[in-house]
Amino acid sequence: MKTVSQTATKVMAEVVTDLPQRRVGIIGGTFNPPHLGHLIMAQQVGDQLGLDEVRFMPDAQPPHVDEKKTIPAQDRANMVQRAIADNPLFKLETAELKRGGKSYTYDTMKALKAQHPDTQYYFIIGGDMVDYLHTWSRIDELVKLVTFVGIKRTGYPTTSQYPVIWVDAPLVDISSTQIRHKVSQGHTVRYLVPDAVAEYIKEHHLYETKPTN
Ligand SMILES: Nc1ncnc2c1ncn2[C@@H]1O[C@H](COP(=O)(O)OP(=O)(O)OP(=O)(O)O)[C@@H](O)[C@H]1O
Ligand SMILES: O=C(O)c1ccc[n+]([C@@H]2O[C@H](COP(=O)([O-])O)[C@@H](O)[C@H]2O)c1
Repeated sequence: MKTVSQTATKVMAEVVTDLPQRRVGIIGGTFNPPHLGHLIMAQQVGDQLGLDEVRFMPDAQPPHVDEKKTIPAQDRANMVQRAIADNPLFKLETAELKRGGKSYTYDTMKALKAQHPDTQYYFIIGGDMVDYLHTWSRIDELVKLVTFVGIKRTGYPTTSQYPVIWVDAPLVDISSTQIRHKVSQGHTVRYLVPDAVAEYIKEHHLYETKPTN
C-alpha cells in the first residue's frame, strides 16, 4: 500500500516532468559595438524557432584571437543593454564577463547547463562560422550541450558535420569593424546601430581614433 507521502512524491515528479522545457537562444560575440545585424538575426531566430528568450552574451576575451584591441567589457555590456532595452524577448547574459579569461563556449555552456539542466540552449552563429566549428574547444562535447543555429549566408555551405538548424534571415551587411571604422572617420552610424548605441558611442568618445582591426 502506498503512503500519502509516496503518492505526493509521484504526483510532484509528474508535475516536474510535465513542465515545458525553457528554450533559450544565445548569441555570443564581442559586440564592439552591437549593431542592427545582431538584432535582426536574434529576432528572426527567436521568432522562427519560437524561443522563450534570446540572450546576448559579450565575451571577456574572444577564444581564437590572441590579442584583440577592444574596449572595456563594461562599455560593451552597457551598449548591449541599451540596444536590447526595448525588446522583452532579449536579455543580457553576463556569464563570460563574470568568469573572465578566454571565453570558450564549452566552459560557458557547461556552467549554464549545470545551473539550469532543464533549459534547452540554442547557440546562434553566422553561417560563415559553421564551417569552423571543428576548430572550437571540445566541440564534440559542446554539441551535446547546445543546438547550433546557423544563419544562412549566400556563398557559404548550409551543410555541416555537426547538427545545425539553419534559419533564413535577411542578410544585413553590417559589421562592428565597419561601425568602428565609420566613427573613426567622422561618418554617421545612424540606422546601422540603434540610436541609444550611437548616443553611447558619442557620449563616451568611443572609436574616435583609427582602429587597428
Ligand atoms: N550582419 C550580421 N548578420 C548576421 N550575423 C552577424 C552579423 N554580424 C555579426 N554576426 C554574427 O554575430 C555574432 C557576434 O558577432 P561579433 O560581435 O563578433 O560582431 P561582428 O560584426 O562580426 O564583429 P567584428 O566586425 O568586430 O568582427 C557572430 O556569430 C557573427 O557571425
Ligand atoms: O569555444 C570556442 O572554441 C569558440 C571559438 C570561436 C568562437 N566562439 C564563440 O562564438 C561566438 C562568436 O565569435 P566571434 O569571434 O565571431 O565574436 C562567441 O561567443 C565566441 O566565444 C567560441
